[in-house]
Amino acid sequence: MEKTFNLTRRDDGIAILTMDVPGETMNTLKAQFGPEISEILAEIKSDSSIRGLVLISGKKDSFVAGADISMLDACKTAGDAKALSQQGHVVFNELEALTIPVVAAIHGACLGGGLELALACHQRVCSDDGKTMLGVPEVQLGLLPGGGGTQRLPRLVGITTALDMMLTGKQIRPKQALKMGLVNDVVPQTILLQTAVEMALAGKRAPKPVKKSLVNQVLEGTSFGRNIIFDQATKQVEKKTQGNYPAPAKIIDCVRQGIAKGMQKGLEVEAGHFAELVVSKESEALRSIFFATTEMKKETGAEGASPRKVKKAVILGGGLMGGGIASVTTTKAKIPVRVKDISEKGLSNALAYAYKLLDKGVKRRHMTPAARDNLMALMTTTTEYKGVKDADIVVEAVFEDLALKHQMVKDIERECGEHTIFASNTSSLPISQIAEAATRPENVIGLHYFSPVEKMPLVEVIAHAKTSPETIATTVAFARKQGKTPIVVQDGAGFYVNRILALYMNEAAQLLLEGQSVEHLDKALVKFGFPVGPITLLDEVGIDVGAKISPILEKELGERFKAPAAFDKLLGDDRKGRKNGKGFYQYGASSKKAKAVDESVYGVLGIKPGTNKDAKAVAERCVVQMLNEAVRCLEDGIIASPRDGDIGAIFGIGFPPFLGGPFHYIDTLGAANLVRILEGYQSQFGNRFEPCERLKTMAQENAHFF
Ligand SMILES: C[C@@H](O)CC(=O)SCCNC(=O)CCNC(=O)[C@H](O)C(C)(C)COP(=O)(O)OP(=O)(O)OC[C@H]1O[C@@H](n2cnc3c(N)ncnc32)[C@H](O)[C@@H]1OP(=O)(O)O
Repeated sequence: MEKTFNLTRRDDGIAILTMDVPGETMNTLKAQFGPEISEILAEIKSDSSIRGLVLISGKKDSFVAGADISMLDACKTAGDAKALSQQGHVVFNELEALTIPVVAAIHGACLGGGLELALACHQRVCSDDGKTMLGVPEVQLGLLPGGGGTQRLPRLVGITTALDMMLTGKQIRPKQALKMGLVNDVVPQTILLQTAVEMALAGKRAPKPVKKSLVNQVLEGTSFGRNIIFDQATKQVEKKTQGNYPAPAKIIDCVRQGIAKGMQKGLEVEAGHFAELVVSKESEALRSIFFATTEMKKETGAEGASPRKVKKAVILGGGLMGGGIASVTTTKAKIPVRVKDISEKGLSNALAYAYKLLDKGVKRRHMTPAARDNLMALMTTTTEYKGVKDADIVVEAVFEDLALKHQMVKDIERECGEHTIFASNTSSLPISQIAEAATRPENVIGLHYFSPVEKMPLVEVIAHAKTSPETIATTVAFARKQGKTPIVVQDGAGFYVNRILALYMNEAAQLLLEGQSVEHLDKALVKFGFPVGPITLLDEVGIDVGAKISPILEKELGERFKAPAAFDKLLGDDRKGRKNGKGFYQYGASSKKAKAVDESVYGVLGIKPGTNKDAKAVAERCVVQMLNEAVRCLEDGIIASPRDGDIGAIFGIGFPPFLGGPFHYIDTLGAANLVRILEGYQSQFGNRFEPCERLKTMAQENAHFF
């Protein structure tokens, strides 16, 4: 079998250990490496000519991306997973115990077990390259660092910093890593290996003491203080996870026990907790999302079609959405973009949007002012169709007015090239209707972003019957360059995300009219696992937007989409939500967060909050509406697969990731059980709960989606 590790000796006595997993784009840690590594360590220990060791990756732009997640998936029992963690502990402890200096030379992704491997080295130097990032993202997979990270990290960078890294899974840039003491030096990649060799020749160095504030020194330096840190961290994760994710509490416990009872005990606790998490349903769901998104990255979106390169984009409309789309096009995709708006105000909004995003990076020292200004220079503006001829794609983000969009289609066909794609950010108008104005309908497509554009990862790419495969592939590639996760959906009212969201929101509205309080409804769905409750979401999206979309959905998809009539009274009372500071919640002049519920809303709706129902029952009524409609979307061909449906719901609506998405969740519930629940509600509340045919068939066949 081809070797992963290659040991070469230099004349100066420094040995270079290169890791290069054969046939894989990324280095990952695999159980089968154990014997090979042990053999190499024995060879190093027995060769007195070796005065130092440098560990480096043979991959072009990555160090080690962590343990092989597929290997973790293969663990059938907690015992299997515990053995993996313990094997890692043995190898990393042996590496750390070498009497010669060991230096990790890091370029590119150094994540999870990869960082734990580097932490077992005596020193670390990384390149100053944008591709270099260090972190322990295990928590995002429902796991914890199982290769000694919960013990070595706090001892190197301090408890508070280590907990922040492990509980968020954040990626640390080289300069930050140097500042926090995670690495000993940051150098250009061209001298990375040379620097590591020099560090090895200089001998072992005790890690530089991490600069800590006086408060932090007191807190971390006393058991009383440390207990405050751990208790605070526990409260924060409980609030954030609502008890739905077991990993964060276990991470805190590993650190707490390791600091109190020593590293050996800490490693035992770590192996035990890691094992339990690997076989947990939450981690299985989160790992499935990783594999799904990784698999999607390889798809062009249109079988057999290759994307054309987008060298220039035009955005029509510099408002909230247009400004956001222009911003991610310059800041993420680094593609020149020309923003056209009918007013200078719209143009300055787009520029301000991008500048604010970039300036955040400057303030956080992720970016220099010069880099910010260079990216800003990619954005130009115009109030006329000037300088748009060479656009490869035009994204319109104007009012939901079909006549206006038709006019824009004609303008773009006149002013731009014959291959220029016309992508509409419409959230409700069928793309086929927009394309009616086109002489080249094959170039017309939907590209539906979610607000705020720079934060929401999902975009829906909506093909109508005549959209060409090349247009689809080019649009998908363009969205990916913007840092988005695109799903290709078929043309239809509400496409996928807004369609399944509408029924979920309507059910929340029904519950509100039945006397459930706004707070109770929102808390129930947050407890279930959504990032915000449905009423808060309605205020955020805009009550007027919801009112506009509902009739379109009802007209095309049927009675079940009929929104409760009482909600028209809200618009009659000029309640649009956050956008005009008046909705279900009160909004202070500048406060980002909504304040208390605006109790006067009950009077407007003509209701009085009664006794609140059980939170789980409230959540169930809303969620089963979303599940049923998601399956209908699959049945109608709006989404191509359950995988796309899961990704779309998680990345577009914040469907609880620990449930794996609507389709994974239906498998967990069981189709027959879901049909029973829906039929129960159908007998109580009417046909809007009628289970779709696909679900009924699956129930009869005891079928699963995955
Ligand atoms: C011991 C414990 O501490 C447990 C762990 O270490 S758990 C694993 C922790 N690590 C991670 O969570 C990192 C996961 N990977 C990523 O986030 C990304 O892959 C990346 C940021 C490292 C690189 O992103 P990108 O450049 O977009 O490349 P891809 O995501 O497309 O990945 C390229 C191929 O590498 C495969 N891959 C990446 N990481 C892993 C992994 N940890 N296990 C298994 N395979 C991994 C990925 O599947 C791609 O494979 P392909 O065959 O090329 O499609």
